[in-house]
Amino acid sequence: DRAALLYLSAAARGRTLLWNTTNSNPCSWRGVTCDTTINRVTELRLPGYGLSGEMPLNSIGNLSELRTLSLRRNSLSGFLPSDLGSCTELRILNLESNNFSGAIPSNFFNLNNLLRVSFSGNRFSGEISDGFNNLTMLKILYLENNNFSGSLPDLKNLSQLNQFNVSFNRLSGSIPSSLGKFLAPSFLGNSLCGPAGSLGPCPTNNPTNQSDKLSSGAIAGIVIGSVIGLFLVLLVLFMLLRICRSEKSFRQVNVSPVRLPENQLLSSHSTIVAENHDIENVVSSRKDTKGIVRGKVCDDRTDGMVFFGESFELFSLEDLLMASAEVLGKGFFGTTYKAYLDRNVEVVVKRLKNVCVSEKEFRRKVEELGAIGHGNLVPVRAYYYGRDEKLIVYDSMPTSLSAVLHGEKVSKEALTWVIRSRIAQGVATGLEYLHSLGPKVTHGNIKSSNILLTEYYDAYVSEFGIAQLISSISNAKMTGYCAPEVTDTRNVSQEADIYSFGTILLELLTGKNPNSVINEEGIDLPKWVKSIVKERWTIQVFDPELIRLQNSEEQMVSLLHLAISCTSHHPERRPPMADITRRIKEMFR
Ligand SMILES: Nc1ncnc2c1ncn2[C@@H]1O[C@H](COP(=O)(O)OP(=O)(O)OP(=O)(O)O)[C@@H](O)[C@H]1O
Repeated sequence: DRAALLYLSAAARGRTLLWNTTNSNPCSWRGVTCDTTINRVTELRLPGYGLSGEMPLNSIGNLSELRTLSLRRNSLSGFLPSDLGSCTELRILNLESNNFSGAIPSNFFNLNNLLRVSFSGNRFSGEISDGFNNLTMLKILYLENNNFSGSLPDLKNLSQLNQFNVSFNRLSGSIPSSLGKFLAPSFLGNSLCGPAGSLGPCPTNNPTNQSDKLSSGAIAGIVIGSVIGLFLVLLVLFMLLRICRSEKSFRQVNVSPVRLPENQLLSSHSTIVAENHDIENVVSSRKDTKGIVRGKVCDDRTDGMVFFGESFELFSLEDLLMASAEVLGKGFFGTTYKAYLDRNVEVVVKRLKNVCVSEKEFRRKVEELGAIGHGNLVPVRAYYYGRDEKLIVYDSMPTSLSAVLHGEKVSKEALTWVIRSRIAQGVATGLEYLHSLGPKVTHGNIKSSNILLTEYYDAYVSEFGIAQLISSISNAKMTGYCAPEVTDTRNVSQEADIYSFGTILLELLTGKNPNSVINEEGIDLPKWVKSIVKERWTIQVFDPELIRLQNSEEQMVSLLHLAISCTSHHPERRPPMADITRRIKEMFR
């Protein structure tokens, strides 16, 4: 392996020259990772290393245990060496943004362990081989911005393919049905037609009847004309978008986007960020009976980002910092941004403040959170720990319970009783799972802005476990969700979570914001509800919108009683989450 790397380094000049070749063990060279049990190189990541020249035979091809090869953003040229086909363990191959040319060698299609391939932004030419059908594990295939020509092969064996792009090549003909699930942007900049949305249908030819033939010819002309017209418009729009993005001036958001505070990070990590920002890695995940335990994907400590779960969306710390971002809000725990990355990927980045645990503890804790996966919990995608910055990256969700209940722009009409009861069930199921992981596992900050919703109102609980990383909040009692016994917000019990969950139920039932109800006399939402129920005016607690829209009083009263027992002043009287979930499910059966 050492000889192969030296050979590569001699041929492809660039920062590999910085390799300390006097050290006989290549595993310590920058960008090289080894499996020490077999003493072989398994990863080679040299992104943006200024490499140029050709990749010779007997270099990469001799690294037969290689699993990840990333040479993106260099200036490598020439043909792909044919012995790349010897790297049969390869899972991830990223040659994006180089000057490789010629056809893809036929023995490349021996690499049937490949999960992710990116050849985008090169000068590859020739037909896209149907040999790709041999790569049956492939999930991602990016071939955009090359010179591929001919028709698209039917990639019917690639059942796991979920990201695909061949835009801006010289392809023609119809899009095979196996690729019909991908949208028009994956095919733009070619002469393709077919099922991909706005590309329009392919022209048909019917030679049976002369007069028909003439009129269908005319129709075909009109269709082709319109398709070309539409295509040109889309092309111009797409190019404009690309130019805008490359100028890093994303302006699609309604509020003014701001850039993530790059300078602070770069000031303390400038060389690290510049030298190594490659993060893609192999995924390992396994299912457990109730939820999903998600493997740590990448621990690229030189870059600093640590990824979890099926994080195939590629972004590095640099991508994150360079992305345009919209401030979603500032909470006790820090500022939350939505970052707009390439390929329409959006993520939410929480920039934590007042972190009060050691680096070791922070990493241990967040890695525990990253391993948690459940259909009602927002997954942690990645994190970053730096001296000045601590970031946690989440999936971006369309909205939150707090926005739909109390937001200015939304109408509560959509929030029918059925929807509210589904939200209650979803949140309860997520929390029950969290609590089932151990008696000390808690959320710590349940409130409606941390209950996120899909466009179909499926509920996901977010930000579990973060409270334990942050200094205790002295005015915590001022949040309307906090249980009366909580004195240290870092050390919230499961019973305190249940109190906060009960307050969420009351919020769903009353439509009132627990943070606004609280007043100087300490009257909070649970106290207000209990006082009204005591006076037997129960009906008056319900959101008038609910009363107006439906007649589900019996269920509403049952849920109200459950909410009241969850918000009992005495922690020991609050039912456990498993009972709560069961009772809610019974109510709505
Ligand atoms: N993953 C996400 N997707 C979409 N919106 C989110 C996501 N995470 C948070 N938000 C929204 O961003 C806004 C700001 O969130 P943030 O967590 O900073 O504030 P908070 O929830 O009010 O306070 P805290 O810091 O105590 O959690 C909230 O409206 C929240 O609903």
